[in-house]
Amino acid sequence: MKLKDILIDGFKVIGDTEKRISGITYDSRRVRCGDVFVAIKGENYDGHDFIEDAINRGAAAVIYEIKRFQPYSEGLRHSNTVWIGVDDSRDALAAISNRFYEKPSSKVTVIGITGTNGKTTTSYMIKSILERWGRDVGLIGTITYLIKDRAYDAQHTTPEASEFQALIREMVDNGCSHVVTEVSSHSLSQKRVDYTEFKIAIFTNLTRDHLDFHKTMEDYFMAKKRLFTELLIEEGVAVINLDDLYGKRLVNDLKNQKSKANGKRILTYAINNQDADVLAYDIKTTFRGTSFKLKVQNSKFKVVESEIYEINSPLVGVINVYNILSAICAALSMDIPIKTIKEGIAMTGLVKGRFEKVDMGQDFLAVVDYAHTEDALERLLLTARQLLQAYRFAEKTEEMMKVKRQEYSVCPESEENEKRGRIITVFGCGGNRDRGKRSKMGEIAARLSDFVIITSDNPRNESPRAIIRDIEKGMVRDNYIVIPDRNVAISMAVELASSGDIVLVAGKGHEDYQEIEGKKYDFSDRVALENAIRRTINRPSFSGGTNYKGTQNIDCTGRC
Ligand SMILES: CC(=O)N[C@H]1[C@@H](OP(=O)(O)OP(=O)(O)OC[C@H]2O[C@@H](n3ccc(=O)[nH]c3=O)[C@H](O)[C@@H]2O)O[C@H](CO)[C@@H](O)[C@@H]1O[C@H](C)C(=O)N[C@@H](C)C(=O)N[C@H](CCC(=O)O)C(=O)O
Ligand SMILES: Nc1ncnc2c1ncn2[C@@H]1O[C@H](COP(=O)(O)OP(=O)(O)OP(=O)(O)O)[C@@H](O)[C@H]1O
Ligand SMILES: N[C@H](CCC[C@H](N)C(=O)O)C(=O)O
Ligand SMILES: [Mg+2]
Repeated sequence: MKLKDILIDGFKVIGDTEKRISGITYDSRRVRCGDVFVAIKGENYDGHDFIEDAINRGAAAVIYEIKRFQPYSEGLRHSNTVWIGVDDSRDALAAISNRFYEKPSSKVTVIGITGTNGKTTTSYMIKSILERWGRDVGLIGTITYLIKDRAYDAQHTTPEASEFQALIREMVDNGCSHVVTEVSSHSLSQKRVDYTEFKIAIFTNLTRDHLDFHKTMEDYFMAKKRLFTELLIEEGVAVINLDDLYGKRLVNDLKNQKSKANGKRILTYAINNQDADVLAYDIKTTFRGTSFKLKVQNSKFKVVESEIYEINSPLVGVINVYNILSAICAALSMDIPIKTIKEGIAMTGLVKGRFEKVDMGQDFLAVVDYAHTEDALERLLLTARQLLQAYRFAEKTEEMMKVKRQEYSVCPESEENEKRGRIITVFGCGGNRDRGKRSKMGEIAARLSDFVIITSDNPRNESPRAIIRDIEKGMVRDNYIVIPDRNVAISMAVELASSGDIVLVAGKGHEDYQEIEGKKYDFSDRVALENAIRRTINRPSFSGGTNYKGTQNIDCTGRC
């Protein structure tokens, strides 16, 4: 491709634009001969300081910000380099990447999911529904980037513009008709997905996170809002959670914007708001999965409005009802038959690191979950508590029935039963991330767990002890210990667990590393749990058998 094919109006060009280019990069260390190097001013470095390095590595052209750099005043007169001055390098990176990969998003249906929690889970559900519908789907998100059966390691939830557009191009070339992508707030602030044509945009929820980066909730919300106001195409569909306060605000903002002549359709979902287009009720959630009834109140959908649809999913907890509802809205807006939607949801496999049960035949429940925000942790713990209560209730009911059958009139209270089913939580908080959430997560863990082990998450460049001290400020009860080594903390939780307890290991989910001072060390919560449980069940005193095996018929409704 020639340089002139990717340039847009407003660029100040010095040099030969007939020149052929081979790629685009924003990192001097990755420049290859013939690439366009885009200099970006970041938090740690200024890409403009690496322009000479980029040229020495063979950059064919350099894009720089006019306000930050003067090519001629810095003695960089390389006859072959084409100099392109722009106002905003990140905008330029997104624009030229879109052109270099020949506007790939215009060739597929791109579904973007934003919100604090639930993006990854929802993306897998939509992928499953689309595949059940017979479509080939590309997926971009936290765990991995998938092009049909090919998987790439994900460095970012939403990659930088050049990688993002390259991925969509590869998806198009491999026959994908749909792309499901998580859209992080960082990516929206940093214009990583600008110039992408989103046909469907989903807003899951907005609760505290990333205030190290966005500074205020208002900034955080405004970043998310860009997906709907600036990137969703005019005839696109906005799918929004009406039970969420910011979701409600987004709906109002879009309706006001709509009056300024644009045709975006808004579809809302909820559990607690009767005005929503799609509603869930009669929710039953157990350790084995979730079911609910679906009400569709929008005559534009090709479903019989009066019909009651029963939805079943192997995923646990009311949070997943929200994730399912958003996936249903997206699917209905594509006219996917309800039968296919139901099948796609039922077939969505458990998402790695999201309420992932580790079952080695032990007599307590061990769960790995990616809750790393206060809202996610609170909902996780409430779900666990609620399910434990339901379990205890079922156990007691069973006992009563036995007693009744034996013609005794009273069911004796079993003290043993009362004591059973404690929640032991292991968690920490990431370093170089929002400090304010740490004490709040501590408060939630202390309040809703029976026992907490505070440990390290990814300390990054912070002192693990300092992070733990921040968490401790919120510990409203003296029901915790501190073990900075995550592996030891997980082993201790398993040691402490008795029959019928739940060990929750939160915060790292699918991650297969622990990041300490810039280095990633192999680490997996799942593997750590498996090893610890293996050691425990090899103990002579172990009685064996999972108490939660017979829990599939327990009902439990309400907010988790
Ligand atoms: C806060 C944030 O998002 N930072 C991203 C940002 O960093 P930055 O602006 O500070 O960049 P910088 O390190 O100062 O470097 C500036 C420029 O100089 C370049 N450089 C630097 C050194 C050199 O030798 N040569 C060179 O060219 C860099 O490539 C860069 O273009 O731009 C960098 C390059 O594009 C990203 O790698 C970096 O992601 C960091 C590593 C990160 O951890 N980001 C996380 C927070 C993130 O983006 N997370 C979201 C998900 C969040 C969620 O929803 O939970 C995500 O989408 O993954
Ligand atoms: N709809 C939801 N509402 C609140 N919490 C949720 C919801 N869905 C999932 N969670 C919680 O958040 C955790 C992360 O879920 P998921 O990975 O789907 O979210 P995400 O938005 O992709 O997160 P990230 O921004 O870190 O990529 C889960 O392990 C669970 O504890
Ligand atoms: N996408 C999130 C993931 C956080 C996961 C948690 N394990 C941590 O390291 O804080 C972030 O980068 O902030
Ligand atoms: Mg994610």
